[in-house]
Amino acid sequence: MTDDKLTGLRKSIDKLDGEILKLISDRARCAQEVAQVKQQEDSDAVYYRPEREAQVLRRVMERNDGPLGDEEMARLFREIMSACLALEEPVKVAFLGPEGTFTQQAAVKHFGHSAVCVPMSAIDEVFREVTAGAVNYGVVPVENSTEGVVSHTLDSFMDSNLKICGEVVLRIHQNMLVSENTRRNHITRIYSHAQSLAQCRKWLDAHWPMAERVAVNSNAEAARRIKGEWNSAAIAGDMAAEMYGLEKIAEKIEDQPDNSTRFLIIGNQDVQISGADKTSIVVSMRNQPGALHAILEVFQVHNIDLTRIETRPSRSGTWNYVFFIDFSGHIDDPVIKIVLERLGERANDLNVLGSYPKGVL
Ligand SMILES: O=C(O)C(=O)C[C@]1(C(=O)O)C=C[C@@H](O)C=C1
Repeated sequence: MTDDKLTGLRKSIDKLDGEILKLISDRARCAQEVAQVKQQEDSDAVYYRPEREAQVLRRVMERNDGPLGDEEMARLFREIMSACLALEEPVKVAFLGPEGTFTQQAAVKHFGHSAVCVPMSAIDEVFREVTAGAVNYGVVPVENSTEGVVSHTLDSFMDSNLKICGEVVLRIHQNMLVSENTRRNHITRIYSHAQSLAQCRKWLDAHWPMAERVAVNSNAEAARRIKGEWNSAAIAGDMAAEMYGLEKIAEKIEDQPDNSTRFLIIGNQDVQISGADKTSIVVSMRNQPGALHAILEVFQVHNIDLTRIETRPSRSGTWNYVFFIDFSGHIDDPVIKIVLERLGERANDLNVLGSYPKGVL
């Protein structure tokens, strides 16, 4: 009886799979036609359209009635779109490597598995590769909910004409990893990226107070190193653990359970309005009392939601403050145009880094 029921259900699944297969193929053919239209309009056509992708994913989440969760369903569509885009033109993405870093995880989350991801050894290298046209886009970390801003990324924008085309937020879970060679009772050294060590500070104080904490270039580098050392462990994410075949002796060891990192997608593209957007700008002000107030006032008067403000020392001697500001809205929104005009009147220099869809997944 139950066997009959199971057979019947599997028949239904086979039939549905057939329909899904046909529909996905129809969709892929549509995307191929979209590519032809883009090509006819402009021989240098840009195939990847962040605003359209954000709209597709948001609509999927709005329309979804379960039983799969909204994010789960959006992730499936993320992969379908990634494959459709690869049919139009495979996207090449540089990320802060090596393989197995959270930045690679962010790149895959944003572009899907059909994108070609290329590891770079430093943030400025990611910027350089995109500027040189060797890749279409780059992915770099910009802020962590526990540790704050990645100042290297902000500084790189000061020397670059690249635009921000998107953002992606990743929940960061850290693990304590050992290799098959590690003598677990003799761990005297723990490798990780400085930010990850800081994110796990309390856990390390409680569990490994005597072990030396050694900061290296990336978590993946930490994972790679311990393969050859019997007395060391690493702190890194799941991707690095899998990539280097390491064992997790403790999971989710970050001090803040909602630890997350925000990454930026950088490219050469002006992104159109998606309906829920953010804009990032850099503003230089003279060192005088009230400089910050003069900026904030403009946002307050026009009722614009500021999502982040960071101060960095200016590189040139002319200005003392450089403010990196993120706010809700798109440069093509009439009110944002006015805000930018007003800010321009008060600032020494104002540079729009880009308007882009708010992270969906
Ligand atoms: O709508 C487009 O412009 C497409 O190219 C189609 C499509 C999709 O599969 O939906 C694919 C890639 C783009 O980044 C956005 C959307």
